[in-house]
Amino acid sequence: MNKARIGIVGAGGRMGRMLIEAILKDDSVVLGAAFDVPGSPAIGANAGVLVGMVSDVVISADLVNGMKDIDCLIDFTRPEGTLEHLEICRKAGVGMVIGTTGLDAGGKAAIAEAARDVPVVFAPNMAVGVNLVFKLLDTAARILNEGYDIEIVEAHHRMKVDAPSGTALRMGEVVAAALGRDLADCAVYGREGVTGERDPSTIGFATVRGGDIVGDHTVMFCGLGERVEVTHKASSRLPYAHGSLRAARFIAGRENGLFDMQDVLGFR
Ligand SMILES: NC(=O)C1=CN([C@@H]2O[C@H](COP(=O)(O)OP(=O)(O)OC[C@H]3O[C@@H](n4cnc5c(N)ncnc54)[C@H](OP(=O)(O)O)[C@@H]3O)[C@@H](O)[C@H]2O)C=CC1
Ligand SMILES: O=C(O)C1=N[C@H](C(=O)O)C[C@H](O)C1
Repeated sequence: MNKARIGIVGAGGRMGRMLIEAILKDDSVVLGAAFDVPGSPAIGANAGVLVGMVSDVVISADLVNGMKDIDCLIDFTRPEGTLEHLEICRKAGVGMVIGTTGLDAGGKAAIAEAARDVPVVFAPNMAVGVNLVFKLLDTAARILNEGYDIEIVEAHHRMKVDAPSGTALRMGEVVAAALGRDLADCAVYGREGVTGERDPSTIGFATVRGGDIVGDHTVMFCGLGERVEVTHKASSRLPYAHGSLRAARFIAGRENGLFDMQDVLGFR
């Protein structure tokens, strides 16, 4: 069987470089192409050299022309870039793994629409451990369904541009769904001043940004006399890259459809 040829967009970024390294070390897939935005210092560089390895792929800004070299595009960029790449992939019949966070409702709808034509895995966190935590949170919320205040705290590096993280928001969605609530109606994003007493129906979010923190998430279920905390801490971006490659292998051979990492990992 032919190995899946994977393209990386945002190749010069933190996740882009991690993905290139993971692909070059993985015998089951091939780096077919690598892309970045016009004007990026990564354009024209050898993708292997970028991560201290060997490759014959040169980073290009020409995504349209590069479609012929890949079976799947992995995208960890920015919402506006991801939506442009989505249209190019859709026209070329190429599947996508999308890790970009911060997409609004319109962007998410555009992804769902494109997934009618091509297979797409779209998930705010590709790490197996975080996806296990989503399952644990569903169980915790169903059991601690009364008398426990829910607060979600996330911490990331100083370069992160969106808040709360996509993962924290998904954690909120999982907990809210388990409790029969809609996150849009009960989320409180930060507090300041004379806030009044806590409304028990709310789910609170707090964001920390600093240094090189890769990604920490804690969901607290705070009762009277006890507190349960479910925490995930990432110390490397490798789990995100490995999860992305699992997702790329998952969509190989599929015609279309919208999936997330729960599907890829068989957790549904
Ligand atoms: N789902 C998951 O498991 C994970 C998701 N993420 C998400 O992935 C995204 C990227 O994270 P990270 O790698 O840390 O970010 P970086 O800023 O390090 O990398 C982003 C890359 O995308 C490029 N880029 C920026 N804007 C555009 C655009 N409009 N069109 C195309 N390319 C663009 C950047 O180019 P340039 O530098 O030249 O601007 C850069 O190469 C974020 O949304 C983050 O939250 C991150 C880790 C895990
Ligand atoms: O920007 C990051 O770094 C990360 N972003 C994702 C998110 O917003 O949830 C996933 C991970 O936490 C790292």
